[in-house]
Amino acid sequence: MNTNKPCIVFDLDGTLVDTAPDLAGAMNAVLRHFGRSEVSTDAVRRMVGHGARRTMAEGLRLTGGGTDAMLDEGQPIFLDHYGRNICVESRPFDGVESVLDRLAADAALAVCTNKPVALAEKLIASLGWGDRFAAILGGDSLPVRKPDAAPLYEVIARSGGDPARAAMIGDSSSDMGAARAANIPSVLVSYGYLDAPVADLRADAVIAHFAELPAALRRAAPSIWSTGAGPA
Ligand SMILES: O=C(O)COP(=O)(O)O
Ligand SMILES: [Mg+2]
Repeated sequence: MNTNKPCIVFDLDGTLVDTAPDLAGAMNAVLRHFGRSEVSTDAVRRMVGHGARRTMAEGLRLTGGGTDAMLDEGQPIFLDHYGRNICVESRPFDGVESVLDRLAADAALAVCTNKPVALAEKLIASLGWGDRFAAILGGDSLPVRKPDAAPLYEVIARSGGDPARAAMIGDSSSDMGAARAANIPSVLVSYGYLDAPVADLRADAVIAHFAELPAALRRAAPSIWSTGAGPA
């Protein structure tokens, strides 16, 4: 089924939602388990975007080093703590809800995150966003994750969309890499958990506030709108 609408695919952490405080809570539960010192939420902001295991690996590296065995031991602690505290301090970034409302009139909206899909769905439900997205794909939904193009193609297909009329909005190298691999226009949010200098991420447009997104989409992805005009 093709909806005949453009499909706008959003990354979750660092793009739609500031999840770093609750991710830091889970990270610090793991660090306490290993007798390490805790890390700050700001430090965790630089560790998100490539899945929980990579976040944990960075936290362990920063506090004395980690082995694969420690990651195996820490992973259930991280996921259990995070799952029970997923929306304690996590909040949508400024402007997100009103812009999603506006875009929903003209496009199918989807989420493609490297978070485990069950946790992504739980966070989205906790925010009261259960009806906003045509499809949600997580880092464990397919054998590969962003920056591979496959999850992007898959979430667009599940949304009833067409890759030729899609755009990717994200905050990290995994998002921009996936968009490039899929040959889909990209918008980078520079307020997110950037893991590289903005210029290195080679986005088609960069925005510093979510309210700039409709204009950025008109600029970066003019061909995905049937009228050619873009979203209001
Ligand atoms: O690293 C994660 O767990 C998820 O990050 P993402 O939502 O930015 O893909
Ligand atoms: Mg992100």
